[in-house]
Amino acid sequence: MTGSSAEHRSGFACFVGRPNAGKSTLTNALVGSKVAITSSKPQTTRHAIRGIVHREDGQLILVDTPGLHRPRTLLGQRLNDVVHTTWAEVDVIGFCVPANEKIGPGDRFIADALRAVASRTPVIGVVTKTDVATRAQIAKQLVALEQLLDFAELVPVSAQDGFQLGELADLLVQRLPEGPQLYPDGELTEEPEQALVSELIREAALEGVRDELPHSIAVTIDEMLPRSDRDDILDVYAVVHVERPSQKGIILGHKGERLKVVGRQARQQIEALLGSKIYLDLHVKVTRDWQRDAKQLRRLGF
Ligand SMILES: Nc1nc2c(ncn2[C@@H]2O[C@H](COP(=O)(O)OP(=O)(O)OP(=O)(O)O)[C@@H](O)[C@H]2O)c(=O)[nH]1
Repeated sequence: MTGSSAEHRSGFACFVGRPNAGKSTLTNALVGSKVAITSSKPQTTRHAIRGIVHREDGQLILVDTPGLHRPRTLLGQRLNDVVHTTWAEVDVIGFCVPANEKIGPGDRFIADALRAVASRTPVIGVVTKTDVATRAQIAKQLVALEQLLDFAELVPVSAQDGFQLGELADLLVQRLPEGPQLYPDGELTEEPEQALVSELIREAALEGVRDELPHSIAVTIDEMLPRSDRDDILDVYAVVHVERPSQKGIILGHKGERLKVVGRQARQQIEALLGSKIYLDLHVKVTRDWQRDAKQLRRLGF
């Protein structure tokens, strides 16, 4: 890569592989001590966040793909629904195969399923646990893995001794879209999905008016809860903060038409991300000078 040191990437990755392939250990090793954001409401999120890698050049959010840990759910009807959509929603997938075990039916099963998304979502072949294999074994495994799927990259690693973890992180980050940090640097949030939801709403609200309101809006989530009588619906109450009444008008649009579009777009994105139906209540509020007021900024999560 040349001449593009200023760009920042952010997005999602998941590791897949049969049980014991070393996915969790790899996640923890990549994330390091900054670890361990786990979703506090796993029942409402399809993507439980396992950890975030913060780097100068990017933010890599490692998510879980439920179902893959329990192979039974891989079988049958739900395969297409759950696994495929999850895989299609992340920016890059790491397919893990241990260096010291023969590739078997379990790996082939996952590879077959991955093939359906590999055209849209790049898959990186990861040979894990190189510390317990000989160089010859590792080489053989790389060759065997290459036969399984059209990988974007192949890389051998060891979570145990750190071999090539930096290279793997590089390869994953390179596959993320350009974008800002989605989570505060180093900070652990109790509600990572809320930070993400507010970012999606902010994106939708800025769509088409970015030139007029480049940094003038912030989004806070007042409440995000499963509806008491319908646990398949998540109620989200959010506020779009602007600095001046004129900006409120831009967000609202003529007779509030634009806000409706913003709400619809954001809702679709949130539904795709969290995998549950969303009711989104959006309000626009003039919070004067929120950019200059430190207390306000903290309250708004900056
Ligand atoms: N020697 C060695 N062992 C490893 C390495 N990575 C993982 N392991 C071991 O392999 C076993 C499985 O690792 P996990 O990270 O739990 O594997 P997983 O793919 O998350 O497993 P599931 O959660 O069952 O899908 C554990 O006993 C780890 O300690 C590695 O790089 N080297």
